[in-house]
Amino acid sequence: MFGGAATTERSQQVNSVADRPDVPHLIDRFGRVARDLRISITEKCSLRCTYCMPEEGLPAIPAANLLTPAEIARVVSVSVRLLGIRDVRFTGGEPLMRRDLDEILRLCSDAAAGVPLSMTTNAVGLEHRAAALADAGLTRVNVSLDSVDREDFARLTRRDRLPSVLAGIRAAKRAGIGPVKINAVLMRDTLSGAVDLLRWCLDEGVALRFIEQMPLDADHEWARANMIDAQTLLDELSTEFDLREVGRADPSAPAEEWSVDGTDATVGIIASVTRSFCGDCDRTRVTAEGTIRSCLFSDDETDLRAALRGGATDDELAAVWRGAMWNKWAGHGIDAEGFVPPTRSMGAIGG
Ligand SMILES: Nc1nc2c(ncn2[C@@H]2O[C@H](COP(=O)(O)OP(=O)(O)OP(=O)(O)O)[C@@H](O)[C@H]2O)c(=O)[nH]1
Ligand SMILES: C[S@@+](CC[C@H](N)C(=O)[O-])C[C@H]1O[C@@H](n2cnc3c(N)ncnc32)[C@H](O)[C@@H]1O
Ligand code: SF4
Ligand code: SF4
Repeated sequence: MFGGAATTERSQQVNSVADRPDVPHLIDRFGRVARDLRISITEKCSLRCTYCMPEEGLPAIPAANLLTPAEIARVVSVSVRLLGIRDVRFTGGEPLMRRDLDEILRLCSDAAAGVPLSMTTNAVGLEHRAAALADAGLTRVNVSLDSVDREDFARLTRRDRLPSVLAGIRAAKRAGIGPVKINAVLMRDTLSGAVDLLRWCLDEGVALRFIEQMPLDADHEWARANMIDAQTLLDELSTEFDLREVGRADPSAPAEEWSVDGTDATVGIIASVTRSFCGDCDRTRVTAEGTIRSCLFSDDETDLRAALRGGATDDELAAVWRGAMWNKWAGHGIDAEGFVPPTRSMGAIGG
């Protein structure tokens, strides 16, 4: 649903800002403050990961409905100057599918000087663009890499692009857009590759985080019984590595870290399902079409693009955003009886 009053099963509350304290930042009813902005810039992707996209890809968003580079920069500017956002991350779909990514970065760097601009990417083709993106203002990348076995990679992503991804990761390191973090979602049939993946990351000097699969796949095939949970993964890695729990970098960081073989190297686990971090969530999202989405799992979106294109002032945009975040849900509710996944899949929301 876009904008308007709504009652959600998860929050059991009617959207209203009547009881919101008059403070500038993005607070919600549960005392959380959003400091981390994630902006999706496209629904297009060069891969088709089975836990995310349908084989045919997502329905195309008409070009006129996508935020332009100037609109994205304005959104970033408002979020940083008026709402207290401290980190901006571009995601999608695959951000590299936007030919104007350099321009987006350049305009956002100007609009929010000093704020880190990062990107979550599959790194396909990044080898050819890393230097230019660094020059345009990209500070850091997180790369999705689920397996270093070429066959497993091709089956999982439905594309034989492992060499390009590995080249992209190395190019990002060379270009200084780091530290590079690797995100891996494991499935039952790729669990046995977890040790090789960690070894590869240790050899390359990149930080690996494993992610529990969430019910956000477009094909709606997620089943809790099939999910590789944090404990199963730890058991698998412990057959080869000595792991010691170190904890989280900060309370709102999604990854819990373990040191590997007594060294400074770590491996992280983002246990979104079995050890949810919703209570410390500091995220706010804007979709590629310019709607504010307070939570990954909430279909209750607020149309910022209409306000942007309708001549709203910066203060008015900020007020719309504050209202949307005040009504943020307590959490994903995956464990709640009668849980229903959101309408949009991960690639359509912006993961
Ligand atoms: N539950 C939940 N999981 C999320 C959310 N955002 C991202 N994730 C998961 O966390 C994984 C890693 O996200 P990234 O895009 O790398 O961002 P990050 O981990 O916050 O980034 P860093 O600042 O580098 O630690 C994603 O692949 C998602 O599976 C969120 O808002 N809620
Ligand atoms: C949707 S992708 C968008 C950015 C880019 N295409 C990429 O893959 O990094 C962002 C992140 O979401 C993760 N993701 C996608 N579907 C997921 C799911 N069902 N559960 C958990 N994480 C998921 C991916 O592994 C990736 O790290
Ligand atoms: S996880 Fe990223 S790379 Fe994989 S299909 Fe989704 S958007 Fe594309
Ligand atoms: S599921 Fe929603 S509340 Fe939980 S961490 Fe993600 S965005 Fe935040």
